[in-house]
Order: sequence, then structure tokens, then C-alpha cells
Amino acid sequence: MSTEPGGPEAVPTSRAVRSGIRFDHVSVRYGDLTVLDALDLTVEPGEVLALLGPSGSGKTTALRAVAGFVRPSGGRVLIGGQDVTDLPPHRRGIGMVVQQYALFPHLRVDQNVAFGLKAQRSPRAGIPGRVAEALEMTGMAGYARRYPRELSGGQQQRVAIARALAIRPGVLLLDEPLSALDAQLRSGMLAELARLHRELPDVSILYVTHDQIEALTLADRIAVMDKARLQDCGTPQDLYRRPRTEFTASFVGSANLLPVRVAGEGALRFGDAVVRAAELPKGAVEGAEATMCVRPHALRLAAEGAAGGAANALRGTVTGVQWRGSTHRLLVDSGGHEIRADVGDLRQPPAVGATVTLAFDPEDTVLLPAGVGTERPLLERV
Ligand SMILES: Nc1ncnc2c1ncn2[C@@H]1O[C@H](COP(=O)(O)OP(=O)(O)OP(=O)(O)O)[C@@H](O)[C@H]1O
Repeated sequence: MSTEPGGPEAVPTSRAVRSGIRFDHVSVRYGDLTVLDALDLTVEPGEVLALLGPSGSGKTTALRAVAGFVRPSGGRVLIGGQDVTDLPPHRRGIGMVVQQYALFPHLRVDQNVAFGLKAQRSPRAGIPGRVAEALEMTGMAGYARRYPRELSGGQQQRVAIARALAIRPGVLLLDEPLSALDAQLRSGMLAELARLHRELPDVSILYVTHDQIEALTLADRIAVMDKARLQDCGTPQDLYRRPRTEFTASFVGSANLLPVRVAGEGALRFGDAVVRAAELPKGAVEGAEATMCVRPHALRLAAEGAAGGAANALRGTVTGVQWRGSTHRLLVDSGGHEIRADVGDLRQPPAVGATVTLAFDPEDTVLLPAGVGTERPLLERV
């Protein structure tokens, strides 16, 4: 599949497929309500970008703006470098899959898959071959003459994906495509989607989800949305290890967010304890507030009263113990804050009420701007 850009009037064909998406300051308003606020974001050709965020954060609106079903009140949408803001959906060269499959119940599987090709006025002679190709890719070649009611949910979703792929799109839009499936099917389909992506290395995929496992598994990069705005964007590893806001830290993986104060000499104070972070914000003045993010799995149990080496140590009282198979999750009250620690290989977990010392390394911390709000930019790091 090529990424050759077409002219402004070009209808995508198998030879001129446009890939890559750019949101250029895209806003969407309904009356007084801004549901997408000046979104600037690029999905490269061949990239899977997950839009991750809570319900109502504007993810679907962003996707529908690319599809052409929502008209931006400001900004431009570009596909393959071409401004498509004024193009109707069927001229944009996109394939789209939504949560509820949206298959035509009165059409057979092959007719459903052929639908987009016919709507696009593809040459008739080529349609059966394209349908067969798309069904083959999604493992549905043996079901071409069935009706949707004769298929399971997972199979229907494969047909919906085949229908989206049949037009050989440069851009594939997936809106919570797995959320109607049960957990086991979902994990199988995740692997299938990853395989499809490898087979379609030039297609840009925009994947809307509120499920962080889907985003972490599939995406090359994740864009985190909240309250109509892009909060953060980066590789899954980046967002997990170096979140820029409290919102990202707690939405991508789980996080302990500890309120700390700069205590001078590179040290921080958390309640009565003195702790150290990997880096302090540039120009951080004594007494300044920040939030220290430390992941539950970065905490370990230390011998009572001693963390050892250069590690941070927090004393606290165990308020809960949850066994999670490979780890125990300990809930520890330290100075009135609940700290979650996921500790592995504990033959004898501490009892509720016991006093423990939790240790963690400065390298496993990230300092964030203080406060629950996500508006403030990250303090510059040294
Ligand atoms: N046609 C519309 N008219 C008015 N408000 C709308 C319309 N479509 C969406 N909204 C509002 O825009 C906001 C964002 O909706 P959107 O569907 O983009 O969120 P989302 O992040 O995809 O959420 P979900 O995960 O629940 O699908 C919501 O508050 C929603 O109620």
C-alpha cells in the first residue's frame, strides 16, 4: 500500500492511498459546550495511536472529526497531508469500525464487506477479489455466505473489520472495537489486531478506547484525553515511566501520588519523612509543593526501620492485604496517606495493623506539579 498523496479532489484508489492524520488545532463545540478543545495531534503513516481517556473526554468526537461525521468549529483535519475538513466521509479513504459492529442484518457477510466498495464506486470486476482478500485477512473466509445473525459477536466484529479493510484504507478508525466482546475474546482480538497492523504497515490507525490494557498493548503512542483536551502524548513506556501530569500517572497504570515539599539540598519532605527523587524541578525553592509519583510495584518491604543503601523509606501501618496471585497488594497508611505496594514473593504477608517500612529507589519516582488539576505545565526538570 503506498502513501502517495492524492490531489484535493482525489478519490483514494488502491494506487493512491493517503495515510497519516493531522489534527491542526481542531475544536468541536455544541452550543456553549466545547467537547474538543484545540486538539493538535499527528498520527504518522503506519502508526497506531490510541486515544485514551475517561467517558466524555472527547475521544469519539476526535475520531468522528477525522471520519467527517462531525464538523470542527475550528481548525483543520489533514489526511495524507491533504486538508479533508470539507470533504465528505466517503471521499476521505478511511475505514471505520465501531463498538456495535453495525452490519446490515439483511445482507450476507460477503455483501456486507462489498458494501463500502460499491459505495465508493470501485470497479465491479475487482470487488469479489477484494472481498475475498479482506475476509481472508480477518479469518472469515469460510463465512462469506452467512448472515450476521448466524455469527458470534467476535465473528461479527471480524466482518466489520473486513468491511473497513476492503476499501484498502490509508486510515483505519477503530472506536472501542472490542468493548462489546467478553474478556477472553477481547484478548484474542487484540492479538489479531496487532497481527493485522503488521500486515498493513502503511495504514495509520486511530484507536479510541478507555481501556489502558488495549492502549498499552496495541499502540505505538498513546494520547491521553481529559475534559476535551489532550493531556499527554507519548509511547506507552514513556507515559508509564515519565508521566507529565497526575492525571496521566493515575490513568496509565496505577500510581501513588504523594504530596511532598522541597526541603533543600535535593531532599523532599513527605510528612515527617525525608525522601529523594531522581530529579528535582529546576529552580525549585525550599517549601515548594510537588507530587511524587511512585508505582505500586516499585515499592518493597524493608527490614523494620531500615530501607538500606540510598533507598527512600516510609513507615506505616498495614490497613489491608489483597492476594493477587503473583503479588500481594499491601495497603499502608503512612502519615494519613494510603500507599499501595505490590510486593511479590511474600510467603508470609504482614498482618493488618502491623508496622512496616516500605522502600523505593529515587530512580523509580517522578516529580509532578502539585495538585489534582492537570492544567499546569510540567515544571522544567534539571
Ligand atoms: N451531538 C452532540 N450534541 C451535544 N453534545 C454532544 C454530542 N456528541 C457528543 N457530545 C458531548 O461531547 C462530549 C464528548 O463526547 P465523546 O463521545 O467524544 O466522548 P468520549 O470520550 O468518546 O466518551 P465515551 O468513552 O463515553 O464514548 C460528551 O460530554 C458528550 O455528551
